[in-house]
Amino acid sequence: MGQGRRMKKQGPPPPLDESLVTRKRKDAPAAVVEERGKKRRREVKAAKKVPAVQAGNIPAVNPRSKPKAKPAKKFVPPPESDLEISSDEEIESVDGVTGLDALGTDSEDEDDLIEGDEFAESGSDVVDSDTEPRKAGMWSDDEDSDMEEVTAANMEGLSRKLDMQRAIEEAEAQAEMEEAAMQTNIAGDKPKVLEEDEDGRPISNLQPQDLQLLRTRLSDTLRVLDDFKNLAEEGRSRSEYLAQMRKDIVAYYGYSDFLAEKLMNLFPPREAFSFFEANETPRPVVIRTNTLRTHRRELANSLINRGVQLEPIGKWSKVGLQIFESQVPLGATPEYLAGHYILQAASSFLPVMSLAPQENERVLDMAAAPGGKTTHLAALMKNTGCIFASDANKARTKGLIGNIHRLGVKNTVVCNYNALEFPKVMGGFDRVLLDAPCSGTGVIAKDASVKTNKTEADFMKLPHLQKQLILAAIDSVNHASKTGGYIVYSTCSVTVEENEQVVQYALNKRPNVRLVETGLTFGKEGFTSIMGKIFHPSLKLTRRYYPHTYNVDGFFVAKFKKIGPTPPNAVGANGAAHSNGTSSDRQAQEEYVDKTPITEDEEDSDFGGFDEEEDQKYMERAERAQLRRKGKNPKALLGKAKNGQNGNVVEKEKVNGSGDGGSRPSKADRNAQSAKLNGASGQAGGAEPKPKKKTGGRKSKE
Ligand SMILES: C[S@@+](CC[C@H](N)C(=O)[O-])C[C@H]1O[C@@H](n2cnc3c(N)ncnc32)[C@H](O)[C@@H]1O
Repeated sequence: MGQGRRMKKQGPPPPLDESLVTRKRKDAPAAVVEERGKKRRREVKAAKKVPAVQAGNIPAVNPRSKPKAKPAKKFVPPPESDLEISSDEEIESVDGVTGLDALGTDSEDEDDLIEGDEFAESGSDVVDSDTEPRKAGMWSDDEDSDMEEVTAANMEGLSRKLDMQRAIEEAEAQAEMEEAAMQTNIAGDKPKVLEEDEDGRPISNLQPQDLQLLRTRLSDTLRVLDDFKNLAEEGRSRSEYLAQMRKDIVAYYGYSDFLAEKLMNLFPPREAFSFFEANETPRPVVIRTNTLRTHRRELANSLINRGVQLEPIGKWSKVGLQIFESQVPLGATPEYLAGHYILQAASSFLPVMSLAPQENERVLDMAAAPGGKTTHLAALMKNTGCIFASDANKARTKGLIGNIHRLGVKNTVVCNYNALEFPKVMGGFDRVLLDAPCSGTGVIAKDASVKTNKTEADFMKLPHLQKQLILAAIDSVNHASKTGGYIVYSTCSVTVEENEQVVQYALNKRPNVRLVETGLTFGKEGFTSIMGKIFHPSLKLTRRYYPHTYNVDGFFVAKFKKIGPTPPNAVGANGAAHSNGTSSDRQAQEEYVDKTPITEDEEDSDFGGFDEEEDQKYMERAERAQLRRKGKNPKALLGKAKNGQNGNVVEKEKVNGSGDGGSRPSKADRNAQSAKLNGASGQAGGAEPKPKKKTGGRKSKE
C-alpha cells in the first residue's frame, strides 16, 4: 500500500483514480482498486523488501492510514492558540506523485523576505519537492532484523516497524481480495448493484457494518457510471445508480443524506468518491516559517537537529515546511516558543498570498482569530504599516493576541468587532481579508462532525451572514488606494452556496468591484455554472482547492479589486442601507459566533485580553484631544458629561454597559482606539467615510 496522504508530498492533482487514495475508514476493508490489483500487489511485495526506512514512516505520521496502527505520539498538540487555528488553519497534507512545484512558482513577495533562503538548493538534509525524497530514515537497515534486541531506546521504532509490517500484510491480503474481485468483474460483466424491492425499485439493504460489501458495491457502481453504456443493467437509469451511490456513501462514510448529496453534486461520480475518500485521511502537518524571526533554512536546520524530518512544501511557498516525522512535540520546541514558526495548514497560506499586502499599507483582517493569517500578513508586510485584526469572538482573540506576541508581530491592532460593524468603525483600508466563518466542508478530515451536524438551515444562514460580511469587506476598502484596493474572500468550505453564490451576490450588489486573478499558481477554477445555477464568467478567476486534488484542506479564494466608491444608497444583504448591524444581521451573527464562555483565567490572562480601565484612560485622552482639535474645551464638555448633563448616553452606559446607539464609543471602539494609541501606526481615514462613533452592531456574547 502506498503512503498515507499525510506522508505524501504536496503535488498537483493526481489522476482522479480511486487507487490513489489509500486511507480507509477505520475498521473498513481496504480499498477496492480496480484495474490495479496486480500492479498494487507487485508494489506491495516490493514494499516488503524496502528497508524499514521508507515504509516505516507510514504509521508514525499518518496513524489513521492503517487501522489499528498505534497513534503517532510524536505530534503533541501545540498550545491551543495555534491548534485552534480555526477550521482552515490546521494541519494539512500533501498529495504524493509530484510537487506543487510543477504548478508554477511562488507569486508572493516572500522571496524578498527571505533573502538568501537557498534552502531548496542548499544540499542540506532538507530536500526540495523537486528533488529526490529524503532517504534518511529513522531506523537503520539493521533494525529490519527480527532478531533485534528490544531496548528502551529502540522500542518505539520497533513497535512502529511491527505496525508497518502488519500494514503491509493487510495490504497484501487486500490486494489478493481485489484481484479475486476483479476476476469476477471482468470487463463486459454487468455488475449487479441495484437491488430491487417487490416493485422492482432499487433498495439499499446493506448496513453500515457491511463495510466490505458496501465498498465493493460502491466500486462497482462507479464502474458502471464510468461506462454507463456498456455496463448498466438494461432499463436502469443513471440517476438510479447515482441514488445507489449516494446511499452507499451515507452508509459507508457516515454522512447525512443531505450533505452527501450536496457534496456529490460538486463532482463527477468518480471524483466525488475521491473527495469522500480523501476526507477520511488527515492532511499533512505543515508549519509556516515566521520570517519576522528567522529564515526557513535556519529553521529547518534547527528542527532537523531535533530529529524532525521535513521538507519544503513546494516552490509555491517559500515559507512552508511539511513535517514527516518528529522526535519532539512541535508545539513545544524552543523554536516554536521563540516564534520561529506556526502550525498552519498549507491552504491557509493561500488567501494571504492572494491578498499580497504591501509594506506600509493599512490592512483589515475581519475575522482574524486565532491569527494564522494575520501573522502571515504581518510577515509579508515586514511589520510595517498597520493591520487591524478583528474577531467577533472575544475568547478567540486571546489566541490571536498570543500568536501575535509569540511571533513578534508589532504592526497589528487587535479588535473585537462584529465584522458587520465595518466600515462604520473603521474604513478606508488598502486591503481587506475576509476569511469568513463557514460550514467547514473543506475540513471534514479534521472535524468529522461536519458530516452529520450541518443542516439545510445552516446552508441558508451561513451564506446569509457571509453575504453581509462580504459587503462590509468591500465597503471598508479605499478604492482610491495608491497601492491596493483589494479584497480577498476565503472559506474552508467547498459548497457553492458559501462560495460562488456569495461572490456573485457581491458582484450584484456592488458594481464597484471586479473579480481579478488570485495570483495563486494552482487551484481549480471556480464554477461559472453548476446544478442549473449560472454565475458571471469572471467567477472562473476564483480558485477552489480540494483534499483529493492537492492534498490540502478544501478551500475557496476569490480576489476583488474595488474600482469605485460604494454608492451612498447601496444596500446591505437585508435591504438596509450599508451593512451596519441591523437586528437581522445580528440574528444571523448570533447563530455562528462561538459563544464559548470566557473563563476567569482567560479574563485575567496577562497574555492577552483587554484592560478596560487602562483603555478607558486612553479613550478619554483621545476624546479630549479630538475636542481640542475641534476648538472645543474638553474640560467643560467632558465635565458636563460626567455630571450627567450631556444627554442620556453616559447614563445609558451606566445602566446597560453597552453604550448602544449613544454618542460615546462602545467598549470595542474604545479597545480598538486605545490599542491604536498604544503604539500601532495606522493612520485613520481613507476615501470611505469613517464615522468615529458607535454603531448598533453587537459583539459576541461571551
Ligand atoms: C475561519 S475563522 C478565521 C480564521 C483566521 N482567519 C485565521 O487564519 O486564524 C472565522 C472566524 O470568524 C469569526 N467570526 C464569526 N462571525 C463573525 C463576525 N460576524 N464578525 C467577525 N468575526 C466573526 C469566528 O469567531 C472565527 O474566529
